[in-house]
Formats: sequence, structure tokens, C-alpha cells
Amino acid sequence: MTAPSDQTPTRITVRAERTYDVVVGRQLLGELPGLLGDKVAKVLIIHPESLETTAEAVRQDLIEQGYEALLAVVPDAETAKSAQVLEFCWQILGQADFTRSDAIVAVGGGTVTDLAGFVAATWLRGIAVVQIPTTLLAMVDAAVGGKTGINTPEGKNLVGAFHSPQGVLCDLNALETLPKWDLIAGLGEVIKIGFIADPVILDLVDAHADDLANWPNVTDSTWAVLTELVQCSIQVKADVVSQDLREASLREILNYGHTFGHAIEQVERYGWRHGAAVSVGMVYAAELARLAGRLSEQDVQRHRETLAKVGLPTSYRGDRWQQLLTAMHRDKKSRGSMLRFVVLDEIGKPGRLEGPDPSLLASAYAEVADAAPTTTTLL
Ligand SMILES: NC(=O)c1ccc[n+]([C@@H]2O[C@H](COP(=O)([O-])OP(=O)(O)OC[C@H]3O[C@@H](n4cnc5c(N)ncnc54)[C@H](O)[C@@H]3O)[C@@H](O)[C@H]2O)c1
Ligand SMILES: O=C(O)C(=O)C[C@@H](O)[C@H](O)[C@H](O)COP(=O)(O)O
Ligand SMILES: [Zn+2]
Repeated sequence: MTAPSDQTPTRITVRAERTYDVVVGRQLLGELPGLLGDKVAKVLIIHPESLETTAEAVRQDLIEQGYEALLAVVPDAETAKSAQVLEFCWQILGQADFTRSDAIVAVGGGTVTDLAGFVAATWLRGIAVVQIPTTLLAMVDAAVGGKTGINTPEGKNLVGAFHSPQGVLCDLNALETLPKWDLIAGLGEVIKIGFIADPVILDLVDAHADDLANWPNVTDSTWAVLTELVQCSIQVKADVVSQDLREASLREILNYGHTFGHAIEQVERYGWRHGAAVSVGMVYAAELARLAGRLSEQDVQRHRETLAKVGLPTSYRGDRWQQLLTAMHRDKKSRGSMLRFVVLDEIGKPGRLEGPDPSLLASAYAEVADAAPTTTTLL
């Protein structure tokens, strides 16, 4: 499977604390020096072991352009988002005398872009970062918008900062090696964006679900659909972040499905992929909205069908309620003891549900609960 290479890059602009472009295309490395600028002397490239070849190519390119470039290899997946790994990165920066005119480049999935963004946000109180996402999920969501952070033993993303990148390079060629379940997990966030803001995304996913679920055996036309999904999703995220970088209100809609989704991730000790947990989280939020008299049965069914069609889970084991409830209270949307959810009044019309009755919360859980522990392969 090879990504077609005949397209010129698309640029989507984010206007937040700084204005920057998210570039979607192929072979985009030539764009990196322009984003770093000529004041940067040293660059730390943060990447997981699985992307050693890609990171080394970035390093060689930077050296040829006259930069001093170092590599920091971090653990895979959520293990990267820890205080220990953060400290490891700070140590490299300190020992190599990184100053405020130097920069970080992230090469990896959302865990690495979250970590590297937070390293950049905290080093000397903030240095430049360029994001080079290599998973679908990181391209459409994590690398865009400047939310950075790590997990703590108490919960997901509990420590972090808003720190906008200099730019984001979404090189679709990187997806060629992406495992199937990571592609599908990325579709979870794509579908989220469809539900909150762009029903055309849902129609595209529905129409091409079988082809997408056949990853990595896909044709040129599936690549074209994927490219369109990436561009449409980034456009929505860019528009939302440009209006509300710090999540004062509107940005909360990007958290659809995450109250219950993050709780699953924590209860499962990060054994579930983020996109898969958010998938169940969206069904939970949809059931909650239906029980509160706000969302139609038909729209709830659309959640279940579209998510299941691409192979995402729509249910979770039924014997974890107290743990899930405790975890949900640590959600950043909570205010005091009041839980707050992003819910839909209809597809494309997000709203909030504040302080729902405990019995409603438990009834919505019953609607997504399996009798037996979940046996889905997408963990
Ligand atoms: N900051 C935000 O706005 C935001 C938004 C969405 C998600 N997130 C975070 O993103 C994280 C999930 O990101 P993810 O789904 O990308 O997971 P991930 O970073 O763990 O990557 C998934 C797996 O794919 C591998 N991989 C990455 N690129 C590859 C490639 N091109 N080829 C082969 N293997 C590759 C990784 O090594 C890893 O094993 C979560 O921590 C979530 O909280 C953040
Ligand atoms: O960009 C945002 O805002 C989001 O909420 C996007 C989410 O997909 C993402 O998982 C985010 O990291 C969740 O943020 P959190 O504030 O709930 O930790
Ligand atoms: Zn997410």
C-alpha cells in the first residue's frame, strides 16, 4: 500500500496566541526550516523507538540545513506521558544547554505530540515546538490546537499547558506503516468531529467504512477519502481553537465522549487506545442525552452504527461503575462535585449537560454495559 504522491499540500490556518499553519501533504520535510526560522540553532527531536528511521531522516535533514540536531527516544504509547519521561527530556535539554532560541520537534502519535508540546511549554517557561504527527489521530486532533500534557497516577492529562506550535506537518506518507487498529482509533476522533460539527464527515465515513476498515489494503480512492477526512477534521479543529484556545467555553465541544472515555482509559490502566475509549464515551454521552430527553433514539442509533461500521467499540464491561464514576469526577470540565458533559441536542448541535442526576448517569451506563467483560480486539 502506497500513498498517492500527486497532490500539492493544503494549508489550514490556526489563529490562536500565534498564527500558524497545519500543512497536509506528502514529503513535507522541506517545510521544517521555514517553521523553525533562522534564529534556532539547536533542535531536540522527540520520538518513540518505533519511529527511529523517520526521526533520523528529520535529524539528517536538519543537520544538512546547518542546525545542531539531537534525538530523544521516549517510551511507546501512554508510558511517554509521565513525569519521569518529562524529566528525562528536561535533562537532555539542560545538559545540551538549550536556550530560549532553540526548539523541539515532535515525531510521533498523540502521546508524543502531547509530551513534546509540554516539554516545550515548560522548558525555560516556553520554547518553540513543531509538531510532525505520524498517526491519523495526531494529525486530525492531538498535534493541532496547542493542548499539551502528561498523565498522573490519578488520571488522564491532569498536568499540562496550552502552548501553540510554530506549525504542524501532516505528512500522509507516515500513515503507510500505521497498524490497522491505530488507524481505526484515529477514526474515533474523526467521527467525534463529525458528530459535533460536520455531518458530511459522518456520511463520508459511512459510505467508505468497509474500505477504511480494510486498512492497510486500500486503494487510491480510499486514500483520497482519508485525505478529505483529515482536511475536514483539521478545519473544524482549527476553527474551534481559533475562537477559544483556552477552553473557556466553545472548545469543550472537542471533548465530546471524553468524560466517560478518559475514565475507561484510567480504569483500564491505559490498556485501551484513546480513540476506542472515546468511541464508547460518545455512545455513553448519546444515551445520557437521550435519557435527558434531548437526543432522538435515531441519532443515538447513528452513533452505534457509524462507530461499529469501522470496527470501533460501542460498549464496555458492566462491572466497573464506581471506578468509572470516581474517574469521571476528575474530568477537567467538572466544577466542584458537579459533573459536566458535552451532549448533542442533534447531530452537529452540541450543548452541555450539567450536574445530571446520579440515577441518570447509572442508567446511561446500563445502556453501554456488557454483561461480560468486553472482548473487542480494539484495545
Ligand atoms: N492534545 C490534544 O488535543 C489531543 C487530542 C487527541 C488525543 N490526544 C492524546 O493523543 C494520545 C493518543 O494518540 P495516538 O492514538 O496517536 O497514540 P500513540 O501516540 O500511542 O500512537 C499509537 C501507536 O502507533 C505507533 N506509531 C505512531 N506513528 C506510527 C507510524 N507512522 N507507523 C507505525 N506506528 C506508528 C506508536 O509508536 C504507538 O505504538 C492520547 O494520549 C490522547 O490523550 C491529545
Ligand atoms: O483539543 C481539545 O480541546 C480536545 O479536547 C481534544 C481531545 O480529543 C483530546 O483528547 C484532549 O487531549 C482532551 O483534553 P482534556 O482537556 O480532556 O485532557
Ligand atoms: Zn481525544
